[in-house]
Amino acid sequence: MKSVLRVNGGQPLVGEITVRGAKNFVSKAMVASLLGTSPSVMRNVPEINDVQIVAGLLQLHGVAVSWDQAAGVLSMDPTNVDLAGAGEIEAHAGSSRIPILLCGPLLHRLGEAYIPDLGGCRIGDRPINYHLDILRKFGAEVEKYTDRGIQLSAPNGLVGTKYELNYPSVGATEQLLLTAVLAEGKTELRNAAIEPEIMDLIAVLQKMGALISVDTDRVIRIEGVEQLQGFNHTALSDRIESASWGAAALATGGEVMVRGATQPEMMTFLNTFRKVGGDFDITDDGIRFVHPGGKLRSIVLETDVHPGFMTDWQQPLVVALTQAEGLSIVHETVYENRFGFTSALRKMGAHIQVYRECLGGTPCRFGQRNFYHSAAISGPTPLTAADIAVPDLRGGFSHLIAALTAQGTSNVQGIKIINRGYENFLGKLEALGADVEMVEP
Ligand SMILES: CC(=O)N[C@H]1[C@@H](OP(=O)(O)OP(=O)(O)OC[C@H]2O[C@@H](n3ccc(=O)[nH]c3=O)[C@H](O)[C@@H]2O)O[C@H](CO)[C@@H](O)[C@@H]1O
Ligand SMILES: C=C(OP(=O)(O)O)C(=O)O
Repeated sequence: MKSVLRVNGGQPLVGEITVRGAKNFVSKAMVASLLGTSPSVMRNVPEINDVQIVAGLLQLHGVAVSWDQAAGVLSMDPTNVDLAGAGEIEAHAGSSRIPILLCGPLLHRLGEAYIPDLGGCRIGDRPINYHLDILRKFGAEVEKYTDRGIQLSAPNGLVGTKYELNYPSVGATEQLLLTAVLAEGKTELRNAAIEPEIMDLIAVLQKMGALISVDTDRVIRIEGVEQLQGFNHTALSDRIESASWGAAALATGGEVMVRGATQPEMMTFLNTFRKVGGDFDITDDGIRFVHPGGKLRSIVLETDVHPGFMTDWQQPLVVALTQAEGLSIVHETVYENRFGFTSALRKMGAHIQVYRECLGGTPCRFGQRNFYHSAAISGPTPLTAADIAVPDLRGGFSHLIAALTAQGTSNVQGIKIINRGYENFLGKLEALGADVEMVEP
């Protein structure tokens, strides 16, 4: 089987591609469809594996799903929601992080829930203590917790609560929203995450009939309602995929028009892109990312929750920073272990050193805990081709960018992982003039 991507690098990426709905929104809105008493329709849905995985999970629970992949239209009818068999659930163990978000909706609909053990990128420990804490505060009980799955029940229903997150976790905020909207009474969340994908999920829930207010200082208030209907919604664009193509344009010295990319959700990325020396042009159709020629500049960067520089942009941008003049510092404050991908870049000639200290200014949660969560990148360094293996979704895309930047022929293994979040990335690479080919291992 042809499972290795052969990349003949050293050519700038030039051309146009289209980005559709956000992986980190579409999958959550699919879960929200479980809360409705009537069918939901979502548009601008990308053809990525995570959507396939969540569609499979919904179908296991009796949701009738139909997906016109070319049109990007996904219809979900939750009229006959039912419990799935344990064996079928466990077969999904390790597939994605979304199953934990099924808990609230399934507990509302069925009084019990069984979800598979979670997957997702291994970029840190990724505990689910906030999720379980929140569910318990609503009145749920954890019946069984094994390495195959988690079983919960809500014998007395779910009742609104007050909760304050220690850290503004995206998933935990979504957990609370998806549980509170149908819980009895009011819920208040403090220190909530306010990522654009969460705002779009709130928009979906409002369309369904929920009462949610987003107040200042990361406070979200929800008044539970008795019933929700289906929704009709067009997903917001994938700002991580757009930024990844922008970083690829910069690293390879090219010019990529990303149709569908939107400015408001990308302002922080665009500021950084400009500081590094990249140029961009924003139109009604998308954003054109340009390497304007000349030298790129080194920067000091910290990842953070929204509206900060998002952690998922970090890995692709680091490849571009290997081509910048001087010493760049990147402090990863969201995940404790998100620099594993840099070992392949070092193999290709990049000068990257990782540190346990909080470089760059703000002390973070990981400073005293021995995690290599800061990186110093000195450049510019020409990259040379190598045989590399994809470690995770964004790290994998970064490896691709590095292989495209490098002189010579690289062989990239494990590229299937990239399909989890990048729609038709091989087709897009070819459209941008990349010399790539799937070959036997
Ligand atoms: C499917 C999806 O949307 N994934 C995104 C989501 O992941 P996800 O929702 O998993 O990320 P979180 O925002 O929850 O994680 C942020 C931090 O909180 C910690 N934490 C989280 C939950 C918990 O119960 N306990 C705990 O300690 C995590 O270990 C991490 O250090 O937001 C991340 C931050 O923008 C993105 O990188 C991921 O792409
Ligand atoms: C970390 C990511 O995703 P997930 O939470 O699905 O692992 C990502 O999209 O970069």
